[in-house]
Amino acid sequence: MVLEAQRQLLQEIANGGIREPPSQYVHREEDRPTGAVMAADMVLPTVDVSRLVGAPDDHVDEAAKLRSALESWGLFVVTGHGIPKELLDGILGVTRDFFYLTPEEKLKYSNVIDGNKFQHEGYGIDRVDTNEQILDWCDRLYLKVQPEDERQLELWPSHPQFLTALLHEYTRKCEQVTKVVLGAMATGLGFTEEFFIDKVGERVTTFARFSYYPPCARPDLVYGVKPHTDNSVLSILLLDKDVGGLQVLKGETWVDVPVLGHDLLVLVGDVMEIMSNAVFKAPVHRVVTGDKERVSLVMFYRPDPRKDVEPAEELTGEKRPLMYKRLNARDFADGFWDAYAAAKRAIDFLKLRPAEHGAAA
Ligand SMILES: O=C(O)CCC(=O)C(=O)O
Ligand SMILES: [Fe+2]
Repeated sequence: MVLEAQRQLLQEIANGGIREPPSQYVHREEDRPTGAVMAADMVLPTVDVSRLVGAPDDHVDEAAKLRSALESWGLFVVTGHGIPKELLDGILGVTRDFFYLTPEEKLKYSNVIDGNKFQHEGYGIDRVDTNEQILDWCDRLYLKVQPEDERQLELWPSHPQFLTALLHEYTRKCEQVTKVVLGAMATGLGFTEEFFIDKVGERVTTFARFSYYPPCARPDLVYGVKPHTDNSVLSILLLDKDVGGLQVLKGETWVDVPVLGHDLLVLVGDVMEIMSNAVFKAPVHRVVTGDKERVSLVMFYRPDPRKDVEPAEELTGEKRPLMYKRLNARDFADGFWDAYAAAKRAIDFLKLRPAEHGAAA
């Protein structure tokens, strides 16, 4: 059985033009998105992917930049990715168009089966485990895009007309970017390009998350997405071209990610944090709302579920003790959602830090 709140579509609530968010969306005072936020226009690191596939000197140079970006921020803005603007505009356009459909039309792809069973894939809201859970100000469509033979195509919307074709194309382009980035993450650490690619395995799973954040009259009370790290090796984000809202935690300060036009954003996810034995740390990030609607599309790149997630031996030693325990990739991905619903970090929730390093990691 799902809880009543699981079937609640935010867009329907928000379309009514309510002034005060319902209590289920309102965070406790100490958890609200208040406090200083720094503008990041000048500071976010940038990596030019075209240089990573260019001349060897350029690769070495850019891979060093990438390493330093990931060590300090756990993320970077991606330029030179070669994905046509038309594809990027097109896919954000169909994202918006999908959420503009009637509820009846969207519910053909519902993530609640027969009105009572939750599945991750499909249209709706994130999993609701308790009546006390504070809900995010966001509806989403979540689809497995890779491996291609595991797509549940009955959940891929037939309207807007080009959504399926664009998603297919975008998936392939993102995979290329991911491989180049994973390769450079390895070479930047002195390994061969295949180092991380081999560890994630052959049948990597990629999920696409299309998010729609309705306008909110009280952005001081709610989150579009509450603070979290990602259930991924890497995530590739395509952000709304006009409306910001994503913020990342740098040290103690929340930093606004500016609108990025046709650039993408790569984030380190929990799985890479574990595999790299915390050389690369997954950045905590969140989405705040505002008076304008916002859309985004995130691709979450996950390991082959048959693989184990564990720190690379080569990154473990006297200077860098083992930071995390090993866990099967499927168990990690499943456990992640239990943690997510409880607003906890998966690494802590799943008790993956050996006791003696708990404080240091
Ligand atoms: O919408 C965004 O900017 C980011 C959303 C996000 O962090 C997520 O879906 O994991
Ligand atoms: Fe995220």
